[in-house]
Amino acid sequence: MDVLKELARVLEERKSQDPQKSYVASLYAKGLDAILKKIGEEATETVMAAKDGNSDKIVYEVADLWFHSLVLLAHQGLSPDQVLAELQRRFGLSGLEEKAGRSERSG
Ligand SMILES: N=c1c2ncn([C@@H]3O[C@H](COP(=O)(O)OP(=O)(O)OP(=O)(O)O)[C@@H](O)[C@H]3O)c2ncn1[C@@H]1O[C@H](COP(=O)(O)O)[C@@H](O)[C@H]1O
Repeated sequence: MDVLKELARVLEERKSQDPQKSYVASLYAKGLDAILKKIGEEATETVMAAKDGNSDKIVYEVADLWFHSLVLLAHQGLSPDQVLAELQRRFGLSGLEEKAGRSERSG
């Protein structure tokens, strides 16, 4: 998806930015533990939003969670394309299983 690619490009650029001027650069400067702490917080906030049944808040918190996960990927030298490829691979596999199930049932 284009927004993931664009965001990944910006996150890469922020590696050479002043931490005083960029939230992402400030997270990189604080290091891995700070990024992981944000992911933990956003995951907890997502759970709370879902338990409250608040749809708008769920979307908002999942966006925060995805965003901080993208920061983690960039920090680790990984790209969202690699995650999308993994999901695609699983989708392909489950597609094959579904097809196999269908042909067994019809055969
Ligand atoms: N998508 C986001 C984005 N989503 C969430 N956030 C920040 O993530 C933080 C979320 O943390 P919390 O909800 O805990 O809020 P908080 O209490 O203010 O955060 P803390 O002070 O506790 O860290 C907030 O500071 C938000 O501003 C984001 N910051 C940046 N982006 C994107 O990243 C790009 C680069 O950002 P900069 O590095 O700031 O230029 C931007 O152009 C945006 O597209």
